[in-house]
Amino acid sequence: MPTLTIATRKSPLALAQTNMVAAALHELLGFDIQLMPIVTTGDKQTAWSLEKRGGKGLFTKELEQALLEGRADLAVHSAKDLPGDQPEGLEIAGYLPRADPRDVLIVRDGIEAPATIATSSPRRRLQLGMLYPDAEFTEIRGNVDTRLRKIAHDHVADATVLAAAGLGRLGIGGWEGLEFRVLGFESMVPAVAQAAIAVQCRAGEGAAWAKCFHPTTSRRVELERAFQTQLGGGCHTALGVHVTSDTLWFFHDGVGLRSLPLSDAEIDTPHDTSAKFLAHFGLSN
Ligand SMILES: NCc1[nH]cc(CCC(=O)O)c1CC(=O)O
Repeated sequence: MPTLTIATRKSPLALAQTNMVAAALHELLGFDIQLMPIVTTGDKQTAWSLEKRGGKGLFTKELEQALLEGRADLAVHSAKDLPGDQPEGLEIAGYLPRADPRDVLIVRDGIEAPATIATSSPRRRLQLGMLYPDAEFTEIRGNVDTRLRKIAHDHVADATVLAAAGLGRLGIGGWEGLEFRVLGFESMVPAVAQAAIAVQCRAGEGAAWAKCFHPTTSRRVELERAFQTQLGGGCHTALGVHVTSDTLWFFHDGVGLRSLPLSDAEIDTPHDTSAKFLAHFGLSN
């Protein structure tokens, strides 16, 4: 039986996600799987704020290097952490079926409207600012457990925001002293590719893996990623894009929160569709 080497980050969430990919490939193809855990720049520099230091590739570069050098056969990423364009020589083989794409507002028990919300994401800050106009924003760092403890016990803020998918994959459905409020798309548009797990391979090898992955997730996420690529913003721009079977949910600083109907044909032509909608929003460069 051939052994497949999969590059992964080492965080508990990354390992949970990579194990899902490994289980799927083992089940479908019978491969033995070996994980290659890699510490990325983003993992080392926990003191950096991702938003301030720019660089979305912070969590992906070292894994991509392992693929390019032939040390790994596949790399698994949170699709949300991937930059818009794929690096030369690599492509996305596919995605696992997307989990719950919504964000969750996590509020200390007894608080109705949080006065302080800990999140450094401009996308989350701007949209929550419309929901809670009097709220002030602070930063929060550390893994998910640490963040929840900081809200429940240390009172660093009244609330924070985390992706439902990440919480779900860590098996966290609630927390003593905290209330979990799932935010609908009409009040919080998710990040591009939120809740999707991307499997990356060397360019030209993707077709061999295609049958293992989820075409519906690919179609929708590739349209979301087309908006990100065309806007070219990186993580400084407050951008939310989420595609469902028939609707585009869009949030952008200056445009606000919008939802528009989407046809199957539009979903299948991501480049043209994102160009058309960005022109409609007045965001064409
Ligand atoms: N921002 C970092 C990040 N990248 C991917 C996830 C996990 C969920 C997902 O796959 O979208 C998270 C945590 C979060 O935003 O709460």
